[in-house]
Amino acid sequence: MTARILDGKSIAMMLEEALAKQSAALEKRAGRKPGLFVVLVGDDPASAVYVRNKTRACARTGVNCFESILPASTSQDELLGIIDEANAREDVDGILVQLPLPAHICAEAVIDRIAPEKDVDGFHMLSAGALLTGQRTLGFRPCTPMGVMKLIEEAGVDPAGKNVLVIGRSNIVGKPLAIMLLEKHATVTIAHSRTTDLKTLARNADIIVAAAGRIGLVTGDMIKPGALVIDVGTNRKPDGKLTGDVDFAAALEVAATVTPVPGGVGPMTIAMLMKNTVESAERRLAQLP
Ligand SMILES: Nc1nc(=O)c2c([nH]1)NC[C@@H]1CN(c3ccc(C(=O)N[C@@H](CCC(=O)O)C(=O)O)cc3)C=[N+]21
Repeated sequence: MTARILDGKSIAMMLEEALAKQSAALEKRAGRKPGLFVVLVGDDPASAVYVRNKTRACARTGVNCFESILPASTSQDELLGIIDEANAREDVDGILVQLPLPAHICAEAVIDRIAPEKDVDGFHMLSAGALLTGQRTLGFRPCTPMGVMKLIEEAGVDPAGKNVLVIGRSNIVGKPLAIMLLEKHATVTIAHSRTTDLKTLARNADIIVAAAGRIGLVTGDMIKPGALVIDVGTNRKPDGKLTGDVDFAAALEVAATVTPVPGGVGPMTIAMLMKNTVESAERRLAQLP
């Protein structure tokens, strides 16, 4: 048996086509395009690649992209000042500060300085609280978990009553994803580095979401036959190639559906960032006097 490979790239491109129409219609009404302000501090090569991918996605969806590329020596106060300016700009609907930040900057302080109505990454405390309490009109949901939920839907799997194993407990992926799955009535287990028997938990799961950042974490013998396996891992191999947390070839033999890396969750994350940005522009336009 060989599993279906879920093509995140083409699903993301379809979403972006619809978003391009929505942002063009918005531009007609508002007299301006939706705007995304991207801040990159320092010269992490991986971050530079992601920022470039976001810039291209803005072009595809008719979103204005404003970039602020700052040296690694930028102080926290300088960065907070730049956030304040972006918060005040009428033409900026979304603000994204690329993570990780240099060690001398407190990421929480910077993220929580973003005006919650422009927090298209969904990392602000207010967005986290809105998600936890099931509030859909305040804040934004984080883009990677949104992309994972869309992939599960596209796989034709309803999470209700299913055993879902989320491996990883970050504020950006594992924790918010668990809340979204719970909202869809899944029975959710969150595994992490101190979990004692990952294999037993995994073999019991109808859906596995691997978001731990460890190459080869999910092996074929851990997968329940017929399961859906979503790979959130973005690990660099020594040869520079991107790879996930799942042994992809082995998963193809056991699972019903598997997402690839690259071409799975990554492009969906970017499409969801564009969705949040257009949504923010819609909300802000609706609130004009
Ligand atoms: N404030 C902030 N928001 C983020 O959303 C954020 C961040 N910081 N820091 C880093 C992570 C990582 N991330 C990815 C986005 C797209 C791909 C992506 O498009 N990947 C392509 C391939 C990219 C390549 O080839 O390198 C794929 O999987 O097909 C990957 C990873 C967003 N992040």
